[in-house]
Amino acid sequence: MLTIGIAGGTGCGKTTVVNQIIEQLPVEEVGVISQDSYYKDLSHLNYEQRSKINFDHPSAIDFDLLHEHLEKLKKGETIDQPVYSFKEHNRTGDAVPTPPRKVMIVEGILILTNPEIRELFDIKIFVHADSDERLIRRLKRDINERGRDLQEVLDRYQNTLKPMHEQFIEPTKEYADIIIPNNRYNTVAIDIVRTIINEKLV
Ligand SMILES: Nc1ncnc2c1ncn2[C@@H]1O[C@H](COP(=O)(O)OP(=O)(O)O)[C@@H](O)[C@H]1O
Ligand SMILES: Nc1ccn([C@@H]2O[C@H](COP(=O)(O)O)[C@@H](O)[C@H]2O)c(=O)n1
Repeated sequence: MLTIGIAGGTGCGKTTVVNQIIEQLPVEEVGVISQDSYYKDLSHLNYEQRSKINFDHPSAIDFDLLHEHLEKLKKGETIDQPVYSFKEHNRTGDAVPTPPRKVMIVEGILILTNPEIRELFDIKIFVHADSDERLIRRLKRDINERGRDLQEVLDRYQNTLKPMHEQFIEPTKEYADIIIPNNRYNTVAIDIVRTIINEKLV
């Protein structure tokens, strides 16, 4: 199994890059795991308490479960990837059976911060977009798709997102084998990554 980690700050375009990479690859050969599925279960807290959690700090992620799942996939076992709700700030209780594939892509803001997880990646990619571009994209996405309002996104950006990005996420760029500039759609970079994957698939 070829395991690819794709990191980068919120709104840099990780999910979009993953979708572009897998678009022309055989469905049965490639699987995707999102770090968002591994936000810790917060069922013991009420909505008000959950909404105050710092979701940009590594401690928000259940890295033990993610590690266990990646090890299982490497052994050829199917895992149950938890489903996460950004509207509820919690896991839904559902899970998606995720079988092992020749290529597994793991994407998320914090996946390169954890040394044990980093070790499991054959290729580490960091997607870069400038912070103003990321904030604009995040505002649009969170309001349109994640049930947030302008004030919520801006407060979260100032209080947690920006400082956490500078402290934890941006420094992981140094672990990347490939950095994709993504202020604009970067089809050349996508083609290069796809070529690398195709070489491994034959
Ligand atoms: N290169 C790009 N140029 C303009 N908009 C983009 C680009 N890449 C992604 N987007 C848009 O920005 C938003 C955030 O992208 P997404 O892939 O969800 O980022 P991430 O997964 O890194 O948070 C989405 O609405 C997406 O359509
Ligand atoms: N309940 C939550 C959980 C996470 N977030 C934010 O999501 C961002 C990570 O996801 P991306 O798709 O943008 O990479 C992260 O910056 C968290 O602030 C949230 O808003 N609510």
